[in-house]
Amino acid sequence: MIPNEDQTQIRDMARQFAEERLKPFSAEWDREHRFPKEAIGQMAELGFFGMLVPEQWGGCDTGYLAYAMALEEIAAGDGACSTIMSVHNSVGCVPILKFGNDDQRERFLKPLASGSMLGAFALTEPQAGSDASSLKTRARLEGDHYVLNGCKQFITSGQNAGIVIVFAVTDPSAGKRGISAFIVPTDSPGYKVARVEDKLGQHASDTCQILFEDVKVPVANRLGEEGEGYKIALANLEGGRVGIASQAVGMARAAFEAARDYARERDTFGKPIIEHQAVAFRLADMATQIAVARQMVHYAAALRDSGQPALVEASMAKLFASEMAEKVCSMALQTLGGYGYLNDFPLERIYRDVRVCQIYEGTSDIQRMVISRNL
Ligand SMILES: CC(C)(COP(=O)(O)OP(=O)(O)OC[C@H]1O[C@@H](n2cnc3c(N)ncnc32)[C@H](O)[C@@H]1OP(=O)(O)O)[C@@H](O)C(=O)NCCC(=O)NCCSC(=O)CCS(=O)O
Repeated sequence: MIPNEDQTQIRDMARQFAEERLKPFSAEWDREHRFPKEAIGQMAELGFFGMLVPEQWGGCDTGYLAYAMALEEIAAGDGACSTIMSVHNSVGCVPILKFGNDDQRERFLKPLASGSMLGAFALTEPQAGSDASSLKTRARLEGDHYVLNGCKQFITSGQNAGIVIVFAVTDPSAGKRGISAFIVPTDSPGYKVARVEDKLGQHASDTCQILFEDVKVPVANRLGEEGEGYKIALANLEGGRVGIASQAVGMARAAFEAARDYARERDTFGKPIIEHQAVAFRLADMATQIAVARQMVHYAAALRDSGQPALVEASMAKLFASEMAEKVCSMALQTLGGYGYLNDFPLERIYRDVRVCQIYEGTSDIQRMVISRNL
């Protein structure tokens, strides 16, 4: 895919922002497990939180390709910021845009698109991850509102979001068609962050276990019709997977660039290590793998922009990019030898941050399942 001038400009703006406002602070946020509030505010001002939302609803409507390109840059600056951005745009805003009504778009999408409020997506439960239709969270209709009870697991921004899109069972006898989606403000009584998970990487992005204890949700906050929830979840995960794949490419690129720059500086046996064929060839392989993954991501993004189905292409892009990224980060770390293992250099952090791309929004094996069903 060859990006046009507008898309290239957006990428360049994201690249400059990431170099200046993310990269220099990333190690500190990681060390202190600190949510990057200021950087998120700056990203909002630049329009990075409404990229898939039309101007009518407060967004800048750049389309998926520009979004994927910007997300790669943000991820190259800081993995955690790219996760917050990806979840917010792909599975926070888009479900309301596509399945919400104008009242919901006015009340929720506008603040989300401006970035004054973050969005989150709560499908996964402690006992329902890959097997996403086996949800236990219940939503009981009582007059003009539903009462939600249950537990959600691995929810990005669960502590910092203003609203969460929650999937819950409204009709236990109807299986997949008994699941409905709700927009739940996080200041609703009974919304509780039970745990902020301590994890391998992405320390600046909160990953939460959320409890819903008799949370009253007005019928006006139901997204789509009763029973449409599972379809809404899967349809939006398709776009989410383009976002995660873009992140993986961005983190792999950051690791590659750190390794390349080190290889130019570091001398062994009387010359820079980049002049040793073993290192040069390894860097060539890394650059090639990244370029292939990027093309897959851009193709899936362009399909979405043209309104065509991208189910398989999004799964292929996520599968390939996330597995490629771990390998590239490992090769990059190896290039620095012992220094790659120290936290004086960014490689060990990027290596930790990138691992989850093979897990969240559908594991690698879930992507293989989606692809193999469509062979
Ligand atoms: C493993 C699965 C792919 C299995 O899916 P199912 O077999 O249970 O689903 P289907 O019967 O195929 O589909 C159900 C229904 O939805 C429609 N559908 C499916 N995909 C799409 C799509 N891309 N666009 C539109 N519609 C779609 C399909 O046609 C069916 O409709 P009908 O019934 O025919 O009318 C699936 O379970 C799966 O993907 N599992 C992984 C779940 C996952 O990724 N979880 C992570 C969630 S992320 C989270 O919760 C928080 C983390 S974060 O902060 O990001």
